[in-house]
Amino acid sequence: MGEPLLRLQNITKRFPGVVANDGVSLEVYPGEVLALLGENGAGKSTLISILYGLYRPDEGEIFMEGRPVRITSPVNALKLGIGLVPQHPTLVGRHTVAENLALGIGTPLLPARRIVPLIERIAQGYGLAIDPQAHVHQLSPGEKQRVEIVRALLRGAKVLILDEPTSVLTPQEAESLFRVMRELKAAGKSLIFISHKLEEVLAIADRCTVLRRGRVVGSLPTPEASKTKLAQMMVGHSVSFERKRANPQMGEVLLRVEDLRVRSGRNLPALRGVSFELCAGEILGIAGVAGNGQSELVEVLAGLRKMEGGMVRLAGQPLVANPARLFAQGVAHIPEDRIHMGTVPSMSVAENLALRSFNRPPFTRGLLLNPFAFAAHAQAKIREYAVATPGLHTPSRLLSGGNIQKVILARELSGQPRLILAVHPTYGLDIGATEQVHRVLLEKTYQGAGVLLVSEDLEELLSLSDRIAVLYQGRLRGPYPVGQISREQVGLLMTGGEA
Ligand SMILES: Nc1ncnc2c1ncn2[C@@H]1O[C@H](COP(=O)(O)OP(=O)(O)OP(=O)(O)O)[C@@H](O)[C@H]1O
Repeated sequence: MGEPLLRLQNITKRFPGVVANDGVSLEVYPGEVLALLGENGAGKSTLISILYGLYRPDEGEIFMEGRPVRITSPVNALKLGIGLVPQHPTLVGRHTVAENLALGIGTPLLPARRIVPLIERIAQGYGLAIDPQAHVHQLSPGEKQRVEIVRALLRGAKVLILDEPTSVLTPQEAESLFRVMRELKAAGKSLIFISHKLEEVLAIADRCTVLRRGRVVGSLPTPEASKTKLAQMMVGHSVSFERKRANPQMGEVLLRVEDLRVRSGRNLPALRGVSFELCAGEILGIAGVAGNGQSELVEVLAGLRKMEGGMVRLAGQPLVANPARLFAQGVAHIPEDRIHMGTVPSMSVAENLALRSFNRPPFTRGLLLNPFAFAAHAQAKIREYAVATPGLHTPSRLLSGGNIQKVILARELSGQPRLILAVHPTYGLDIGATEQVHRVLLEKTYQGAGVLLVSEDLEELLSLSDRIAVLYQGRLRGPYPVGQISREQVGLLMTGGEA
C-alpha cells in the first residue's frame, strides 16, 4: 500500500481519572476509507480532537506523509492537510454558501464571487451537488454537510475526518454521501469515518480499526469483517441483530392527538393539523428529517410548548401543559438536546441522576438532602446502565456524549412511566448501549407503557416500532403498520415524495 498519508504512533491522552487514548497507533493510506469504531467513551472523539488540533497528546507522535508534525490548532491541522467534517455544521445561516466558504480561507477578504468558480470546480469534480448562491438556512442537513466537505477540500485537505456523517441523513442522502466518498477515494484522499452503524461501515470502509477503553483492540480489512465480528471486538461479547419487536400487547388508547396545530419558536407553522392515536403497549415511530415538526410535537406532549389549536388527550383527559405535573402523571421525556435540556452540565452524575425526584424521599430526610441516598441511587443506575464515568461526583459535562445520554435514560426510565417520549434515544450510542436502551423501551411496553419514538435512524424505527408515521413540513403521513411499508418508502415520504 506504500507510505501512509497519516500515521499515529503511541498516542496517549489522559484526563483526570481516565486515559482517553492509551498508546494508540494507526495509519491511513492514500485512497483509503478507515472506519474508526468503538463504544461510547472508547476515545474516538478525543483522537479526532488531537488530529484536528483541539487537544495536544500527552505522549506519542503524528506523521504526515512520513514527516513528524505537531498539530497545534484547527488552522494548523488544515495547513497540514487534515480537514474535519463536523457532526453539527458550523456554518452561518444567514450567509450564502459562497460567503461562508470565503470566510477564514486564509485570505479573509477574498470576495465571495471570486470563490464561486473554485466551489463549482470542486463540487463538480467530486459529484457534490451544492448551489454556491443558496442561503445556508435554506439547506437540508445533507446539503450543509456537502458544504462542509467542500470547505475542507477548498482548504487543501488530504485527510478528511467524517464524524458520524450519516446520523442526520435520509437513506437517499446517505447513499449520495457514499458516492462522494468513493470519488474522494478515487482521487487519492484518505477518509477517516466514524459511525456506530455497522451496515454502513461494511458498505464503505476499506479497513476498520476498533478502539476499546482508549486502546486499539484490532484493525482488519473490511472483507474480513462482519457485523458480528466488529460488535464482538467493540464490546467484548456477542450482540444479536434480530428484529426486536415480538408480540406487542396493545391496550386502550393512551394518547389521542386531534388536528394539532403548533407554531415554532420563530412563529412559523410547525404542525399543520396532526392527528394520531397511540395505544398503551405500543411503539409508534415518527420518522422525518430534523426540522419538520418533530421537536414541536414532542415539546407539546412534554408540556413545554403551547398548542395553537386542536386537542391532545392523555388517558382520556385533556393534557395539562406543565412538565412537572406531566412527569408526575407518568410522562417520561428523553429530549433531543440532551446536553442542555437533559442534564445540568455542571452538576455531578449523581445529582443529574436524581434531578426529577431530589425533593422527595429517599433523597430528602426531613428538610435536608440525604447524600447517602444520592450515592446509593447513582451507584445502582451507573451499574445498571453501564455509565462510563470516573466517579459519582464527576460533573456530567466531562462525560462522553453517549454516557450523558445513558444518565438521562437511567433517570427518565426509572419508575413506571406510562408514556415515553423518546427523541433519538440512541443517537450517538454504541451498539451495546443501543441494545440496552431498546431492551428497556421494549420492557416498558410489556409493562403497559406507550412509546412515541422519534428517530432519524430508520433501522431503529423499523426494528422497534409497531407502526410508523412520517412528518414532513408539519403534516403527518400514516401511521402505517411496520410490515406494510419499506425502508425506501419511508425515505421517500421523508423528503416529500409519494410512497
Ligand atoms: N475534556 C475531558 N475531560 C475529562 N474527561 C474527558 C474529556 N473528554 C473526554 N473525556 C473522557 O475520555 C473518555 C473518552 O471519551 P471520548 O469522548 O473520546 O469517547 P468517544 O469514543 O468519542 O465516545 P462517544 O461515542 O460517546 O462520543 C471518556 O471516558 C470521557 O469521559
